[in-house]
Amino acid sequence: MPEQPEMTIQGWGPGSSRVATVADAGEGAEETGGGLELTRDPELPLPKAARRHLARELGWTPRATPPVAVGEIRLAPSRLPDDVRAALAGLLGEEHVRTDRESRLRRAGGKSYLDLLRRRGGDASDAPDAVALPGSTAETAVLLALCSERDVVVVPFGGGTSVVGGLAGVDPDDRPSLSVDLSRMASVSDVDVASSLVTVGPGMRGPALEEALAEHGLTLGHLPQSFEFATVGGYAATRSAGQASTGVGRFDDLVAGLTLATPSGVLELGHPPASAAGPDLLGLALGSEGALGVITEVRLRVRPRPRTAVYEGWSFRTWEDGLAGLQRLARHDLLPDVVRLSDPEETRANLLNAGGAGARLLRGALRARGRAEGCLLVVGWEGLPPLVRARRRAAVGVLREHGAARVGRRVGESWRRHRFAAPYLRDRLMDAGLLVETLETAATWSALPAVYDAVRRALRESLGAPGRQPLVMSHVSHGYATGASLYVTVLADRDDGLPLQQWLGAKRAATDALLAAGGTLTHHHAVGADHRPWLEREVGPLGVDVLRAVKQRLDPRGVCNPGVLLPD
Ligand SMILES: Cc1cc2nc3c(=O)[nH]c(=O)nc-3n(C[C@H](O)[C@H](O)[C@H](O)COP(=O)(O)OP(=O)(O)OC[C@H]3O[C@@H](n4cnc5c(N)ncnc54)[C@H](O)[C@@H]3O)c2cc1C
Repeated sequence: MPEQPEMTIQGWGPGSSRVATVADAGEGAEETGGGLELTRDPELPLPKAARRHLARELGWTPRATPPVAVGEIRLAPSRLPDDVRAALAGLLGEEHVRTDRESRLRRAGGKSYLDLLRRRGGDASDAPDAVALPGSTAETAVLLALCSERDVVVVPFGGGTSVVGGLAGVDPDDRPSLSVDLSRMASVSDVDVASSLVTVGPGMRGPALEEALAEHGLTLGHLPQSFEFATVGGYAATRSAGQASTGVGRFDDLVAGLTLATPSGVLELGHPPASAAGPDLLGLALGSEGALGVITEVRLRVRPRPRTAVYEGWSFRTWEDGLAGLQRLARHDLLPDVVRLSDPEETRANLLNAGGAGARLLRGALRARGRAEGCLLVVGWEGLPPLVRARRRAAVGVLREHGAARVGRRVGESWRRHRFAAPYLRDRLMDAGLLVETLETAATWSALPAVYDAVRRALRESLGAPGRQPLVMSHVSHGYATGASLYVTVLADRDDGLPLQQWLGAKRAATDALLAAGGTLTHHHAVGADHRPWLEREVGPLGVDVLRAVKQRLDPRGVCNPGVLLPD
């Protein structure tokens, strides 16, 4: 099994800051050659043009705001009772129960802007009291029963990439907390090529899984931006969506079954290929965020590795033209596997951040076509060559009808090569005194324009001040016949005095605004601790009661990740 390196404590990436590349399309993939670098090596500074653009747009003065040394991060002593520790060590083995500083710090919180601010500022008050590493479903079930009996909170830990406070371990009763790290359960246990099914441990990360599947000519094709670190169990627990989810489906669509260990016993859920035996209980575990128990095994639907991949860039004159074009593609089931339409702000920022001769050429080509201010669309098709050709031909006709101009393969290929690089860039921007965060929602095609306007207005009003404006950049991705998700990246001059409050206020305003305009609370980041005050707005009071009743049955003492999902 390939090595799965630990993540750095105060930012993104393993010890060394290399950018991930994935062996995506299979043999026969079209080679489109070098190309435009939309994101540079993480060690390099932002291109000057991008820095000037940000300083002008934001009223930001670049300044050094480095994190405190890891050794200075404050960590309270572990509160795990000695006898519980001994019982866990008896169950799992001494080496799989840890209370040392590094193990606890590495499982403190996730990777949201708020998480990073805390860790960079030396605060690890959300660190677990101990870390346990079970090796099987049976061990996990016994561990959960023990923790329930002894009132120890259990927070499942996959890759630690939650961006909604999913790992904060908040407990109204302030009981000791145990991070249950699934990294020992990280292998493929069964491959059924004939049925396109594989069974995988929850701690397996994307790169290791794709590598194992490639040996059988298979792929899962789930590629979130957190691909390098996020795990199969985390994907299932948060209902994640990958960059190609328009084509291959969201992670929920890829799960054929799973095992959920709870304090009350073990549930085996999902019956491929299909069953009509009452409501599908699998849906209760997907998106359960550790609040109902620990996912200890996942059965996934896989597919043959694509024989070809075509990625390219297009440019629309306006955002409205772009949305109309995508909507039309969606209605006729012609959406490519990857669809990403950037608004004018995101398009401009991407072009400025791109370095090298390729970027200059592209900027020139766009200007020549009167598209310097347009909206960039990246599209990608993968699969069997004749199908890719036919789907592309049909989609291209629609794009042209909506006034899109083709800007070529280099743009698409460059996006593909650098699509996992943005989190590294975020660390550098934070080092220079910036607020950098993202949020996401989904809306029907009819509601999308209003949601887009509402979120942008709310963020601008909340983060704007005399001489200071946030930069709000959006893109639409993950298309459906009924609508699409909207992903928003915000950059602003950080309020060094009250940085947490600055973002909390903006996030509150944006969430209220997007819900009022008809957006969903989240399209793929999940609820966590950050969104739970709004859950009732989406599922209603009776919906919350139903979830509470299920939790009460599976987790009667409320030890399973009590700080997420359900409102207080
Ligand atoms: C830079 C960056 C980019 C991202 N890009 C995307 C993206 O493109 N698409 C997307 O959907 N998300 C994205 N995310 C969010 C995050 O990666 C996803 O939510 C991911 O699914 C979390 O997986 P994980 O293994 O890291 O889970 P963790 O962060 O470890 O846990 C997430 C939640 O699930 C629970 N959990 C974890 N494992 C289990 C388990 N085995 N059983 C029960 N509960 C469990 C945890 O307790 C927690 O509440 C991104 C995050 C970052 C930081």
